[in-house]
Amino acid sequence: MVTWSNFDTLTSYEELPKIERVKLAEVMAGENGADRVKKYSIPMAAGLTYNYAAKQVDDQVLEGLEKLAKEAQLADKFKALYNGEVINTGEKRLVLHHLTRGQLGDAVVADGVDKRAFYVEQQEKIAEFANKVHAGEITNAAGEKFTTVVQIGIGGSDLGPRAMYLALENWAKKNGLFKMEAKFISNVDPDDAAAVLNSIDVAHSIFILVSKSGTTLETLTNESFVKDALKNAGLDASRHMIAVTSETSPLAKSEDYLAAFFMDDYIGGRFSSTSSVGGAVLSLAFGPEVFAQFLEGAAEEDKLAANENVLENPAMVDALIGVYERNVLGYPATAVLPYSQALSRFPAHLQQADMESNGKSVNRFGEPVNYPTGPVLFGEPGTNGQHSFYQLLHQGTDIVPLQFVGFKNSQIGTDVVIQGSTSQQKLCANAAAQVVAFACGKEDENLNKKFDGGRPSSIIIGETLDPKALGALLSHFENKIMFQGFVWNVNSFDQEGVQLGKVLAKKVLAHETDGALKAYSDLLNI
Ligand SMILES: O=P(O)(O)OC[C@H]1O[C@H](O)[C@H](O)[C@@H](O)[C@@H]1O
Repeated sequence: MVTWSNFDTLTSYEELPKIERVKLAEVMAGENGADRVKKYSIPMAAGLTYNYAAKQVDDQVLEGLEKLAKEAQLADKFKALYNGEVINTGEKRLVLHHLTRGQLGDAVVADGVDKRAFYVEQQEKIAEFANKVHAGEITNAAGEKFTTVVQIGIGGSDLGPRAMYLALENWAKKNGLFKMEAKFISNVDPDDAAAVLNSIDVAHSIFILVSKSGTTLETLTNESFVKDALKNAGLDASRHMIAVTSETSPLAKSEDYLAAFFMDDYIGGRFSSTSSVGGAVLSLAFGPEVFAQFLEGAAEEDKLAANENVLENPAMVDALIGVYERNVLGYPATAVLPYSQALSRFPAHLQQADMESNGKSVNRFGEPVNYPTGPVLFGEPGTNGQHSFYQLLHQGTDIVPLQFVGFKNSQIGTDVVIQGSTSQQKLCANAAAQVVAFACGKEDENLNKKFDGGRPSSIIIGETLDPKALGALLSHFENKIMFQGFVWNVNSFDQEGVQLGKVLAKKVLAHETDGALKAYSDLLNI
């Protein structure tokens, strides 16, 4: 049995601030720094490595964090989660996204259904459908092949799948596995749908309507937008649209779609990339085998997250260090900095995954908590970010812990040697340089040119960003978020904070406003 207690009631939490703080600039200097780089490293799945040498930890801090992990029962709570306990207390739901990619524990039967079997069945149905589309067995009314797939969805029904698609697009092209171009419509801004529709040949496009609830205003609006465009082009919308939704949603029974694939309420939108939500678009774009490899990478990483030996569990160590930074060192934010252009939307996906999960002020029982929870998360790929916001990261008044990601090889492989190095080497050189620059800093008599250092970072390093590595990377961050939620004793799996704005927007549209809401409505000419 696990016990859910507030973080500040734990003895191990009380003890943490008493541990001497690690002076990063000192410990990372010279050969000691080199030793740390070797020592503070944990193997991940798919050839990835999590290195936390440049974090403000030493063996003493780690020991304190290990105690915290044990006292907060992180491994047992994960076990309870994957064995089907009602972990999402706010919505009284199980949390089963791990089951979309593997079975870590017991069979989970809910609503009379074996859930692993259900997810596998959906994946198989998608694979069959995608193969038929690729083979020209499912075509448009004129019997011509579909060449483009457009996903219509928002939040979790957009960010993860879009980030994953972009992450693998060039890899798939390079490896002869690119089947269909994918586009995404998410925003209710009419310019989003209009611009995407203007950029494609609708007659040869298949649209995936993705909404777990089947009630999201933006998505339903964009569905009508697209249906209108299909109609105007003289096409039968039902031959161009498929749906991904939950079986209980209003969309599930509709005749308007060529096919429908399902997820369920036990998979949060932001954790749905490995369900049919990501499965449909990724299988159509790259083929079902690529999607299966992506799932395999995530499943392997999930196994590592289930390891009870804290220091061998990369997601748990990452989570614990994040808690130490937030609650002991007092850092308010964290930045995700992938040195990989393919991961351009990965930080945006993690923004939702992390901030919607752990941006909470009440615990899992709805009582206020007295300690900071989830940090603000942002990020951009390097080296672009270096020429943008790194100034604040290096010399600003706040310390922002950083999460670098880098790969030894590029995806496409085309490169050029300029001044004795390839572009890929320049990219990686910058990643290494930044970790050390942030940690060690630089003395200068001119304070404007002085770098204090002491700015912590970790780095995940891989060979090449391929489907397995991507799955492992995704799982790592999902599990990190989950463990942090466990420590903070919040429910990471609901998102009540998004509701109020929706309710007020409805009032504005119904002209039921007064006061400030009316004034702003008038300003915006609604
Ligand atoms: O998939 P849907 O039900 O359309 O939901 C789409 C998104 O909208 C909601 O407002 C939530 O904030 C997100 O967690 C969710 O992913």
